[in-house]
Amino acid sequence: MALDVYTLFICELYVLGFLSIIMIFAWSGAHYDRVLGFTTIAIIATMASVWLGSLRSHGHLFLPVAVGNTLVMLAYGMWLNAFRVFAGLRPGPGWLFGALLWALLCCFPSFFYSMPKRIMVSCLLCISYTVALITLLTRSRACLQITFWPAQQLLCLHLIFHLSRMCFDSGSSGHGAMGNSPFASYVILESTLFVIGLTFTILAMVNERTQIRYKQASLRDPLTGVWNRRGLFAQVGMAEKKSLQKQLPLVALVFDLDHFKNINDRYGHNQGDRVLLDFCRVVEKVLPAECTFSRLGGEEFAAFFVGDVQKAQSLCEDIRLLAMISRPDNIEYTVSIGIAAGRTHSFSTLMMMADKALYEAKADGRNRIEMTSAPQAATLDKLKL
Ligand SMILES: Nc1nc2c(ncn2[C@@H]2O[C@H](COP(=O)(O)OP(=O)(O)OP(=O)(O)O)[C@@H](O)[C@H]2O)c(=O)[nH]1
Repeated sequence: MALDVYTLFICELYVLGFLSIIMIFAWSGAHYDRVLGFTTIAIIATMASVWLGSLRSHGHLFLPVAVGNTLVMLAYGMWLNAFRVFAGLRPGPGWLFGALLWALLCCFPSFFYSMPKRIMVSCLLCISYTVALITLLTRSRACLQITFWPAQQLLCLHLIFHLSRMCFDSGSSGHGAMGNSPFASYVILESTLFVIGLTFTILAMVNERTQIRYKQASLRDPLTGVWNRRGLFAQVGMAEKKSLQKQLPLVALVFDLDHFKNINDRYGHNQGDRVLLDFCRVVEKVLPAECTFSRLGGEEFAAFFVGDVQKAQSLCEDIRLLAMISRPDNIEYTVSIGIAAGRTHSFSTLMMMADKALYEAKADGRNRIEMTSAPQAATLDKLKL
């Protein structure tokens, strides 16, 4: 298949111009997200380098070879920054390395006039940047469930292309587009496809990360940062399964701060919030990591774990005592706790049982722990059915 290099140049310029416009809108629409900002600069730099590259047909050498390729390396540097920021890192000095090295090497005539040397260095730099992008992508894998594989494959294909170019493109020097290199049309075609692929991959990565952030936020309580009711119920399925498999009881705990209205009335709403935060800190200090703890609403909290009832009682006693002595900003507060456990009961049933126990703790004077007994639990299950 014969591909006309100049037609490809025009196509690439058109595609890059179009992508630049899309990216400027996407960047401003995403509240000037830095990942999209760096990607936009990378595309504009690539577009400028393609335009300069096309000047070779008019006999220019300095602008396409020295400036054009320096811009290509700057574009790689911008993609590196985009991937670094996406991975939660600051943009490092690596983004300038390729551009500076290329500019420096162009000062030496033995390099500037040697096409094979230029191809070798350019391929090595492209490979190094691509390897760095793959490494950074792997670092971000936790927040990329869908886009990770396509992004990785795109970068690997780019890597393979430059490895093969390094092996097979001898770089016969001459005039005309890209020095009449036999690889010229493939280089332009691959770079066009790569830039399109990478741009849409980065847009998809940013979109996926935003969706995950929104999903996470919808499962968290905004004041305390612990799970909310939805977050609690979203995770209970696994615990129910584990309880059945290991034949261990599923334990539900319900906490309610005592006379919390009085605290608000006496110290103000802000100090009330301070107490809620303090209670979460106390609970998170005591409960083991396998325990899921959430704020149901107001001053009511719940937790569950798979384990034995004695352990639950001792943990709740620790929480009750620690809350009593915690005194954030000198405000005393206490907590009443209801516990329910069962191997065959659903979590919703256990929550009803724990709520009943909590009601008893409140009725018996507060600052207490109560458990619902097994016969009542069985009755509750029947009632629910
Ligand atoms: N500071 C603060 N107060 C809240 C928040 N959500 C609910 N509340 C208050 O929590 C109080 C709950 O009061 P009640 O339901 O009467 O319970 P209580 O005063 O703790 O009484 P008992 O539960 O019977 O011990 C109300 O005054 C609510 O306004 C919140 O996010 N921050």
